[in-house]
Amino acid sequence: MTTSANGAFERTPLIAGNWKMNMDHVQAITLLQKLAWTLDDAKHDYARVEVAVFPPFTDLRGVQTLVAGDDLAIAYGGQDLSQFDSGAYTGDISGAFLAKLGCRYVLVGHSERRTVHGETDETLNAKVKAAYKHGLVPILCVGEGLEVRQAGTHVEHTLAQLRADVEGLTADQAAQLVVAYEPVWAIGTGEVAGPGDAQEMCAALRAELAALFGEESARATRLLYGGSVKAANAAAILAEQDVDGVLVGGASLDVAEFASIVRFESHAGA
Ligand SMILES: O=C[C@H](O)COP(=O)(O)O
Repeated sequence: MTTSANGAFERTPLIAGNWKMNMDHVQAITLLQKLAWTLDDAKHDYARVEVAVFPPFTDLRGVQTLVAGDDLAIAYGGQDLSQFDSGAYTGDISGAFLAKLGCRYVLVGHSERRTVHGETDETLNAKVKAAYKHGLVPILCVGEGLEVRQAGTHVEHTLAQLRADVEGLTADQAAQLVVAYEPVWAIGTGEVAGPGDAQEMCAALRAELAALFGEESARATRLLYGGSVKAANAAAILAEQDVDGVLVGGASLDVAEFASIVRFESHAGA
């Protein structure tokens, strides 16, 4: 992530907290209120570093009410969406419903959706398109498992996921897209890819996006790293040129820890 001479970032960093299947609708309100208070106390500038949370679906109505009622600058989104608009799809959630709840973002293709729910690249491509159709910005998650990493084919593997999942997008859509590189072996394990690993993959993803959609579009696309991000390692990862933010799982449930990640500039180089 680079800054210009006036100190502004080339791309606005995004610090995203994926709560996964944690926090019921009552706990969600407490967590979000504490986060907002903590960031307010620290005089956080949301225009400089964007903050988003991804609560379970059942929490979203409460989150919407709190954000609107207290005029919070924290964005929020769903952890998944259906590739369909409406109909006989028991258990699924339409992007239209998320948009109506004020969601700005939606996660697509998190590794837990790919592995636990067997979501294929074909389905994920349809979900990415459904997100745009309903005015949501998809945060497309890509990344390799341990065996692929050990075989040394992680870059090809991850770029193949990207190509399949963004097929058919316009250059404008690709410019708005957020891609999160999440090596599966680093998720919830305490194993964190080094800043160099995150940069290697994010640079490769940006080059691939440039080849697919043109340089101008690829310069605008925000690329995140996810996998065991904590306050202690966030600043070094975020200092990398092509890393524009982080997707945080476990540490996003701890207000002090997550707020400290959001405030990464205050302890950069520490
Ligand atoms: O969506 C978040 C990622 O799965 C990372 O989770 P983690 O920070 O608990 O490793």
